[in-house]
Amino acid sequence: MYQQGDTVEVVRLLSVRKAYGKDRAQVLALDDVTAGFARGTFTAVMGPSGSGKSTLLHCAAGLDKPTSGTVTLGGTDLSVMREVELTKLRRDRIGFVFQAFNLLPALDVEQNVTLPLRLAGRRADPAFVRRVIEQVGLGKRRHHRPSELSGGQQQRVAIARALVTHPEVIFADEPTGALDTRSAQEVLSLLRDATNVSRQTIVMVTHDPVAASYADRVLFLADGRVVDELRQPNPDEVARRMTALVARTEQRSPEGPWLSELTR
Ligand SMILES: Nc1ncnc2c1ncn2[C@@H]1O[C@H](COP(=O)(O)OP(=O)(O)OP(=O)(O)O)[C@@H](O)[C@H]1O
Repeated sequence: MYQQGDTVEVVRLLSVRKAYGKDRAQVLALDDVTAGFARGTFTAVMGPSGSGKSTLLHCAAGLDKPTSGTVTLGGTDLSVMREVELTKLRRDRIGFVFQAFNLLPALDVEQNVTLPLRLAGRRADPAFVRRVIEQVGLGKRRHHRPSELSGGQQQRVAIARALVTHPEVIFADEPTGALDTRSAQEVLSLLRDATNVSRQTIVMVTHDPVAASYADRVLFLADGRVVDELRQPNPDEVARRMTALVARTEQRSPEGPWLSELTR
């Protein structure tokens, strides 16, 4: 693993490029991205629409392969791994919280939460599973199906499912996008606890400056590049930098003037 000062970088992207499509239709979603994510830290990734946030998350999590450059997780280079090995690594060491909660409708809360353990052939410790479900505030809903839960409750099931394998890294893509303020705060506090209490590493894509302020730092992307970084973020400063970034991107983008005309 990479040592930087006294921190250990659990995930590292080195000169990562990701191109979609071919020739004139080619889009460079990531353009020479180098970034490290240290153990026990919480990073928010922000940027205008289309700046490459989800692509960065997918490449970092081994869900998508970079066109060039390397991604290492715990010192292992993902590009040289076969698909079976990658699947096992994702199952054992990574937790995912995406906006479409991907809960199985026929399973109740407890069964959804323990699914990753069962898929990995690991026995679920009932006391631990109960504690995780209680931690996300669903102790009384253990035997409810997803359709019997609110959006916020479903998102909390997805978080419990990500926490139950005790992964080194949790990747979250807009985990609070569909939630009301109170549920969003609960979800963000759970993610914060995972870093503070269990030294897990969180990488979260968000559009929301308040959500980003729960992180230790914010990486700002524009046109597939990391263009800015803010440590100990507060919502006002995050919002200020985002506004400046969006204005800069719109000015350069051929669609920019069109959009401004339309919204004037
Ligand atoms: N599968 C794909 N095929 C072709 N182009 C893609 C694909 N996935 C993403 N892109 C393009 O890559 C660029 C980055 O997309 P990405 O989804 O990473 O951006 P984002 O910052 O997450 O955007 P948003 O905030 O709108 O979700 C965009 O221009 C997008 O159109």
